[in-house]
Amino acid sequence: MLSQVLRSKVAVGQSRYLSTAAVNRSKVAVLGAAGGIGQPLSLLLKHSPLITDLSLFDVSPMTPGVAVDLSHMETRCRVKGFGGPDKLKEALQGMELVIIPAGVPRKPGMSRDDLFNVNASIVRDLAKACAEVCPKAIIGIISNPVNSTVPIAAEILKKAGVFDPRKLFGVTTLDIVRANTFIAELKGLDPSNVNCPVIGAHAGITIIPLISQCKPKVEFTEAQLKPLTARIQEAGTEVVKAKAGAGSATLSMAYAGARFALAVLRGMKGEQGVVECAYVKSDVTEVPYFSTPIVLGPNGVEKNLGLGKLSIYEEGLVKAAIPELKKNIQKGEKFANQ
Ligand SMILES: NC(=O)C1=CN([C@@H]2O[C@H](COP(=O)(O)OP(=O)(O)OC[C@H]3O[C@@H](n4cnc5c(N)ncnc54)[C@H](O)[C@@H]3O)[C@@H](O)[C@H]2O)C=CC1
Ligand SMILES: O=C([O-])CC(=O)C(=O)O
Repeated sequence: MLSQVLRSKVAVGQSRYLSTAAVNRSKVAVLGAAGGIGQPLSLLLKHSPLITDLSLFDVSPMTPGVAVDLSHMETRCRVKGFGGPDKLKEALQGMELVIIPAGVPRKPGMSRDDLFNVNASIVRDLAKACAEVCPKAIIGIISNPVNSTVPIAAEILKKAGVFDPRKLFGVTTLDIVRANTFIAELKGLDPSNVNCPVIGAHAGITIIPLISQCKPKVEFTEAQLKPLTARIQEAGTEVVKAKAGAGSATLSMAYAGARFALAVLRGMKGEQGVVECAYVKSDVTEVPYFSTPIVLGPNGVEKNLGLGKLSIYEEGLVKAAIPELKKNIQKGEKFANQ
C-alpha cells in the first residue's frame, strides 16, 4: 500500500495518523496537477486520509479528466479538477494548503536558472491568485528555480499585504530523500531509517547535505565525502541526463512532495515534533531565504532549528553557497518588483 511506503517518514505512528484524519478536514490544491509531478503527487495525496478535499488545477484541458480518474479510488478524499486559466480562482476557493509544481522542467545542458524566464511569471501569477483567493493558505513551491521562485512569491504576497513568512515554503524535500537513499546505499542501511538534513537551497552548490548530522551517525573519509556530496548536489541532473530530453525527476519528486505536504498538514493539525527541512524566509545566515530543519506547526513554520553544529567541510559548503544564493534571491525579487 502506498500509505505504508509513506508512513515511516510521512506519518509517524498509525493511530495518530488515523485519529487526526477522523476529526479534521483539510483542503489541498495542486497547481500544475496534470504534469509529470502533478499527477503522481495528486495520486499520493488522494491516498492520504489526512486530506478531505483535493483541488486539481492546471492550464491543461485534461485536468478534469485527471480528477475524474483519481475520484474512482476508494479513498474518502473528494477530488475536483479545474482545467484552463479562467478556472484558477475557483480552484483555490477555501484552500488551506497549496502545492505548486507548475512550470517547465529542464532538458539536458540546462541549469535550473535557465527555467527562470518561463517559470518566474507562472509562479508570480499563481501567487497573485493565492493572495486574492486564499490569503491564509500555506504555499509550497516546487517549480524551479526554487531559489528564485520563492522570493518571487514572497514579493507578490507582500505587495498584496498578505505575506506571512511562516506560510511560504520552497520544497527541497527531494534533496533529503536523495541524501538518505545514497547514504543508505553506501552503508548498507535501510533508507527509511536514515535521516540526513540537507540545508541551503535547491540548485548545485546551494544544496548542502549535513552528513555530520545524519541519524544514525555515519562516518566517511574525505575522499568518500566529496563525491557523495557532489552526487546529492547533482542528483537532479543525473535524472535529467537519464531521461534524455523527456524532462526531470517526476516520480521521486511526487513522493517527496507528498512527504512534505503531509508533514505540513500534520503540523497544521497540532501534531508535535514534525520536522522537515525547507527553504523559508530566514535570518539564520546573511541571505534572506535559506533551507534548514523547520518544526512545523498550526501556522506553518513553528520554529527554525537553524544550522546545528557544522563540520569544517560543511562550513566551507555554506560559505561557497551564499554568494550564488544571494544572486538567485535578488534576481527573483527584482523580477517581482519590476
Ligand atoms: N523542487 C524540486 O525538488 C523539483 C522541482 N521540479 C520542477 O517542477 C516543475 C514541474 O516539473 P514537471 O511536472 O516535470 O513538468 P511538466 O511539464 O511535466 O508539468 C508541468 C505542468 O505545469 C502546467 N502549467 C504550466 N503553466 C501553468 C500555469 N500557469 N498554471 C498551472 N499549471 C501550469 C503544465 O500544463 C504541466 O501540466 C519544473 O519547474 C521542475 O523543474 C522538478 C523536480 C524536483
Ligand atoms: O533537476 C531538475 O531540474 C529538477 C529538480 O529540481 C530535481 O530533480 O532536483
